[in-house]
Amino acid sequence: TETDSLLHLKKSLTNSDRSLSSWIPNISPCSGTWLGVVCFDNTITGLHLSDLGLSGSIDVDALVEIRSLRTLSFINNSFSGPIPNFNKLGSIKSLLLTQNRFSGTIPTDFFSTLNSLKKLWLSGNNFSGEIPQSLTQLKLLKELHLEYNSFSGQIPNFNQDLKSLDLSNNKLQGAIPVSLARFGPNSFAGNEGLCGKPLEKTCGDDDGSSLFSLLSNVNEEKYDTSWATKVIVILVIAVVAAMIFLFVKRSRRGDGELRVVSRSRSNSTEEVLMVQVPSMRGGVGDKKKEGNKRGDIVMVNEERGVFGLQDLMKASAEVLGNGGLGSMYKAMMGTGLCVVVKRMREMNKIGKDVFDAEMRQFGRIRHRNIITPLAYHYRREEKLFITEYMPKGSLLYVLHGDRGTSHSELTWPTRLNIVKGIARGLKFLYSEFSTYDLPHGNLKSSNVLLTDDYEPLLSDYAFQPLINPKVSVQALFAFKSPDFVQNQKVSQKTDVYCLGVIILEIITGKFPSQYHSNGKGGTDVVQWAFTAISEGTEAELIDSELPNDANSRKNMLHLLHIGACCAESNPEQRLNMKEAVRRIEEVQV
Ligand SMILES: Nc1ncnc2c1ncn2[C@@H]1O[C@H](COP(=O)(O)OP(=O)(O)OP(=O)(O)O)[C@@H](O)[C@H]1O
Repeated sequence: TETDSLLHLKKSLTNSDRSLSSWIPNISPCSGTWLGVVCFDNTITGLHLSDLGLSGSIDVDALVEIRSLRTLSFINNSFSGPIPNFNKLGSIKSLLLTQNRFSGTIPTDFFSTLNSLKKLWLSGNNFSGEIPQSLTQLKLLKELHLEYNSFSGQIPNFNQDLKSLDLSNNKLQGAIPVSLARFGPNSFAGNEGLCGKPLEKTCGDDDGSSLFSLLSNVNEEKYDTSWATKVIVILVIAVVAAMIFLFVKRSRRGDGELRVVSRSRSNSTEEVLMVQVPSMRGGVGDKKKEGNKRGDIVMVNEERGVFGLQDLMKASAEVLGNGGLGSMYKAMMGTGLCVVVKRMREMNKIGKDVFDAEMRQFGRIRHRNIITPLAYHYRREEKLFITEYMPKGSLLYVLHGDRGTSHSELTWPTRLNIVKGIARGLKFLYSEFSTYDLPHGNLKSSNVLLTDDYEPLLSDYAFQPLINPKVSVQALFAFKSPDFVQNQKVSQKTDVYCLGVIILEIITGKFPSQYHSNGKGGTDVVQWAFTAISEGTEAELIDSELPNDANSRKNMLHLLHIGACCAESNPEQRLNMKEAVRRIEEVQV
């Protein structure tokens, strides 16, 4: 029973006999006499065990049995050691551990099971290591308080609608993600290595925010994560020492190659790890020697100028996001050219020749609605993909972001033009990559960039053959379609489904739940459209920010119907791309 569970919990705590003397068998925990037990309708919904001098190892398994538990507070007690396995409490909404002595790193996927979490307070402990990436996946998270700990590394990109954020007084470094600049400076104060808005300190070359140091930091963490890795490093240290010797000899000969040697962050041992960052050989001066390769950068499109790896690594950079395919960095080079660098995850099975051929094909694309990459960098363990930076950002950001000027500029004619541009871009991809199952494969609003005059540019297209299949399934939006979820198949019609979702997103102004892996959060725009169409109420779906005149409304409904025909869950009943594009072109303003 729940009484037993609470008594088990009490047993696991030290000092509980004094503090929790009111917790006794034979009296119901919801009788009102049990200290700190909060009930609603005779079921336990919260445990507020603050300021009780408790310590010990919290019996989380006992708490798992209390299925209605939503709030757990152990504020201002004396708990220590690593974070208990609270991630077994899948329904918890508030987890408040402020002012204890918890310590150690929190595994990066720790929070991935806590999809209901709204409030997380870990302040005033001694947690260290990176802020767990899984926090960025919690769609309902509203309050995040991590102040007064020893969290280090970069701040991940929190895209959810956080209401309150405090990361002050940690050891965080690098550029503050643009999406968090709306929080005041107090949220970030006391982290010497942080720069960028809203702090006064701008990100420059030497403050840890160059692309070079951002990439090195990630590498350092990668090599620093597991004990097993450290053992392997120690075992190969003799070999590495020999290599370092050779390397130093070469460097002295003046070939300009540069590597970072960094110290691991483990408490006791201080192994020296080789952190491989891209070679910076081959800057501006190497043009003749390297042809268009400029060191390790291969230019595939020189329309915006030519740059080398050195120019890129010295650029001041900030993190833009961390999508399924890899991390995204904005980098401003000394020449004034601003680019986006995508550090591709898990492409390792691709040989250089195949990768090169594909990139060169991308580089030859010239279409008003397709972004053409500028360059790439290829090594077995590192692939960078470089495109021009588009200041307006993605359709996702403009539609659902800060709802500022850009959003109000999304008038009906602009939205229709965006849909038509997307359709034209797709038509082009279907001829350019006509043999591919998925000529795009990852069509969603974050992969539609907007030019200054709102012309859409498709990005992240035709990647499927380049990435390893396991990652494709997790990362490409096409694999979240009913085609794959129900029948484990994708085809050219799968891109049509993705087009349908984006049309419905543009017309309704709602964030599609389809974009979330667990379907939670956002609006199921497909189901909503089908239900409304069957009930004849589809006019109610149209974004309230769009105009109300009868003629425009008629045309909006026309487009909404096309979106629904594209989003049919059965590919047999779905439009094919040619027909979808033809019908979209017919829609009038
Ligand atoms: N060329 C660019 N110019 C400006 N902003 C960009 C550019 N490319 C991407 N972005 C911005 O960076 C954000 C993160 O991009 P990223 O591709 O990592 O996210 P994603 O689309 O969610 O992930 P993925 O494509 O890996 O599935 C995008 O939402 C977009 O706002």
